[in-house]
Amino acid sequence: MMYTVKELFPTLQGEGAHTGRAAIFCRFTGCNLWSGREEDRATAQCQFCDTDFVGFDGDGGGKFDTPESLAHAIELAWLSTNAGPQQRYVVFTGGEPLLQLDKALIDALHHKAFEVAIETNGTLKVPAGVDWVCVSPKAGADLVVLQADEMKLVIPQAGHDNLENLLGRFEKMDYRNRFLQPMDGAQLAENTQLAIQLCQKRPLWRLSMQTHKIIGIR
Ligand SMILES: C[S@@+](CC[C@H](N)C(=O)[O-])C[C@H]1O[C@@H](n2cnc3c(N)ncnc32)[C@H](O)[C@@H]1O
Ligand SMILES: Nc1nc2[nH]cc(C(=O)O)c2c(=O)[nH]1
Ligand code: SF4
Ligand SMILES: [Mg+2]
Repeated sequence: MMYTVKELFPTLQGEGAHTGRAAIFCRFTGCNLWSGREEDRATAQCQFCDTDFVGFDGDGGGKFDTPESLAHAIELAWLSTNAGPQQRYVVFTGGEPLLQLDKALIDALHHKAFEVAIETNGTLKVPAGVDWVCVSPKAGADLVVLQADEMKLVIPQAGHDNLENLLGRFEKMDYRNRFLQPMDGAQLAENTQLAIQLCQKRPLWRLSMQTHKIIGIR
């Protein structure tokens, strides 16, 4: 298996239950819900993406021939911050990481004592061994990841015409933590107010701000 990585960098997890935790982010190239090209955005299944996941030209990006070579690059990124040996943590994102993440890569990272997390749109099956799954459903895309450590729903999305009804359905499902994340863009302030209101009304949900954007880190 060849892995294509847009960028690979140390930062703090900015969103959800692990907000503030030191992590290596490995952003895979490519997504199944959008080509990543601006000219395709209006017709894509997912139209609000805030991320460039095209190519492999970002910091730390490239093509990796083997699971061991990518795991080694992730370990070097961890060591580059002078981080201690405890709590090694890698977050696979993208793009859609489940197009590329496989058991061999998970095993190679466990061998190096990393906990392995993913950020996924929930449309593809999760391989065994992932330690933390965050699923972020997209309106109109079939959700197949029906249980996870964390659900992080971006709101509001065109196509979710009865949002509270949807929240009610997700509340009955097997997600150990539930977050509402206001959609970034021109309406961020209004979207944040909506998320605050809904978290107050439905306390099974907590607010996830994209803290990395607020504090100016990646
Ligand atoms: C870029 S996606 C990559 C992982 C995966 N494809 C997914 O959608 O979960 C990472 C996270 O950013 C969220 N996200 C993307 N665009 C956003 C936006 N404009 N505002 C808020 N969150 C956004 C996604 O919902 C997801 O939780
Ligand atoms: N700091 C930081 N935290 C994040 N949490 C999820 C992200 C993502 O793009 O998947 C992300 C990201 O891009 N940066
Ligand atoms: S599914 Fe994730 S990576 Fe793909 S376009 Fe949507 S937010 Fe971006
Ligand atoms: Mg991001």
